[in-house]
Amino acid sequence: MKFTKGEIEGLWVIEPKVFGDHRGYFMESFQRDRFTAETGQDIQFVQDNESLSSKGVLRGMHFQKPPHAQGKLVRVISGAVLDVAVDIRKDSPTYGKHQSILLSGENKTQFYIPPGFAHGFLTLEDNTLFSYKCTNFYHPESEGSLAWFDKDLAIEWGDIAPVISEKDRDADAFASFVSPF
Ligand SMILES: Cc1cn([C@H]2C[C@H](O)[C@@H](COP(=O)(O)OP(=O)(O)O[C@H]3O[C@H](C)C(=O)[C@H](O)[C@H]3O)O2)c(=O)[nH]c1=O
Repeated sequence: MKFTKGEIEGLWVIEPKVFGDHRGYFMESFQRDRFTAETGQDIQFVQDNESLSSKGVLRGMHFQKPPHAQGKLVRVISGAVLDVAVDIRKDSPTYGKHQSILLSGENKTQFYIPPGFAHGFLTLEDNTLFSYKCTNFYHPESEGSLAWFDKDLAIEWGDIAPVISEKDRDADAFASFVSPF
């Protein structure tokens, strides 16, 4: 399991060790002691989520406000996504900046996104199974979202007309956003 610091302070990219043999493969998808030792944080995950999406679905850019903010350890079990984390910590030197990363069933790469980031992804294949661990419970009243197409965030999704939820259609513009972090 290889841990690499992300492009923005607090983000981590994790590459699990995959044991392939004539039957298929085995890997430890999460190991608390390693995660704590490598990140230097004793992070407690309390909820696992899973979503299945066809190609061209965009879910994001979402976050929960403190005290219900969530850290997320995200991965793709099958299919592929362009995963994006936006720094919305108002005192951060990288406020408004983002990291994009390809996560897929093939590369098995994982992405840890701490509280203080808006998160979203665009699916690149049909039947993309997305799975993630959260450090806090779902609290819908605390949900916030930023517009995935916001010009100030300047996320390069490619030339897309994504399938999105009503909630994401009405997301906030970054220019008028007042960060709760
Ligand atoms: C997130 C969540 C949702 N729900 C229910 C609420 C709705 O009835 C239904 C679909 O929820 P939503 O449309 O918010 O799902 P996504 O658009 O995939 O939301 C997620 O998208 C991005 C990628 C994120 O990082 C967040 O984890 C989360 O906001 O599941 C629950 O019961 N528990 C939950 O934890």
